[in-house]
Amino acid sequence: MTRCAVLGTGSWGTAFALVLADAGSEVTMWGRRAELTEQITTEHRNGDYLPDVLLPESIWATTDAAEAMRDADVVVLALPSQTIREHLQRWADLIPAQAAVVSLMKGVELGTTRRMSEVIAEAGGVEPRRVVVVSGPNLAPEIAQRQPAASVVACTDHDVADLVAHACATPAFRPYTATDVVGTELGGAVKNVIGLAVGMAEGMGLGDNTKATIVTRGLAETARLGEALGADPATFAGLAGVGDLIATCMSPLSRNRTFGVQLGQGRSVQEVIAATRQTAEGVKSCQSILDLARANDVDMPITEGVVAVVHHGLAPDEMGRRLLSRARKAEAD
Ligand SMILES: NC(=O)C1=CN([C@@H]2O[C@H](COP(=O)(O)OP(=O)(O)OC[C@H]3O[C@@H](n4cnc5c(N)ncnc54)[C@H](O)[C@@H]3O)[C@@H](O)[C@H]2O)C=CC1
Ligand SMILES: O=C(CO)COP(=O)(O)O
Repeated sequence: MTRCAVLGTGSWGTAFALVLADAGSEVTMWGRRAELTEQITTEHRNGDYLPDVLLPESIWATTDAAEAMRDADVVVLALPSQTIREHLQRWADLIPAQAAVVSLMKGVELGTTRRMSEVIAEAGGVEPRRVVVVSGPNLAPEIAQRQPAASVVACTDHDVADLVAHACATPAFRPYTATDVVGTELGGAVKNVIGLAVGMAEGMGLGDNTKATIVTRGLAETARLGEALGADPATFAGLAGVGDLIATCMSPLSRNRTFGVQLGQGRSVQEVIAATRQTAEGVKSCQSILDLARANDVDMPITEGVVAVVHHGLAPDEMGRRLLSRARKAEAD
């Protein structure tokens, strides 16, 4: 039996813990708040993030990270991206030497422009061949209801990817292995930014042509960045690319899209942040993704527009005007 530690008791950490338990893995969760870890252990519920879901009884949770990670074969990180470095600096010595370390996170670090797998290797002292990325169209509430879905489990070492895929394969959740960590990770991070832009269009009352255009051109700029960073272009045609982009940009369950809808309806960023309890990674990562693009001389106009709205107060309709008034060019350029 694979022993898994899931660090983070938010929506996706909890839903993924359920998947691991359904797959027959032994699961311990770590969370910051004792009331919540106790509720998970004794009531088999996470009232804060997935209140309607009954969790498998085998899952238990603790506030003690050392206890959660003891003898783990797989350590899963499910925290907001911008917090992960500080945690890993404290946890580096607690991660078992041979464990696979899985990132569920879809963000890029502000300041360093590091992808999460890079932060894990750097701050957690984990060999890159043991760092795994799980990413795909996986809206947590649907996964927790055991609706059929699939995802990509990427690691440079195929055997390590296979170990993690085995630990999370259930009749409802189908993991596909891959070795393109860079592409898998970028697909997940950039789709949040494109989801914000699609949400803005929705909030402004715009229709499906506009949204399909943002999705398609969003995929084009994601793939351009991926190519510059050495990703396999085929990854962006897969579950971690277009698959996740579609789920996020279509679904009212997406926090990033919902955040964008509220901006499109005229609320300020501060108002939306104040009303949002859950993580909308694109709000912070749009800046780090744009920084990464600029450092690699990659044009990402939609990401640039989202940064202008979210961080510099540009009105969403002005963002639309700016995008449409750019110099004409060939679609493939
Ligand atoms: N919710 C979803 O459907 C999916 C989310 N993801 C990604 O998974 C990652 C985690 O997201 P969710 O679980 O959805 O977020 P969430 O907002 O539901 O939960 C975040 C968790 O982190 C905790 N947290 C917040 N700040 C913290 C800090 N400074 N230190 C320690 N813990 C802190 C919160 O208390 C909560 O338990 C994100 O990168 C997200 O993009 C990926 C796929 C699906
Ligand atoms: O990553 C997700 C689905 O795959 C969840 O998207 P949000 O973070 O926008 O809710």
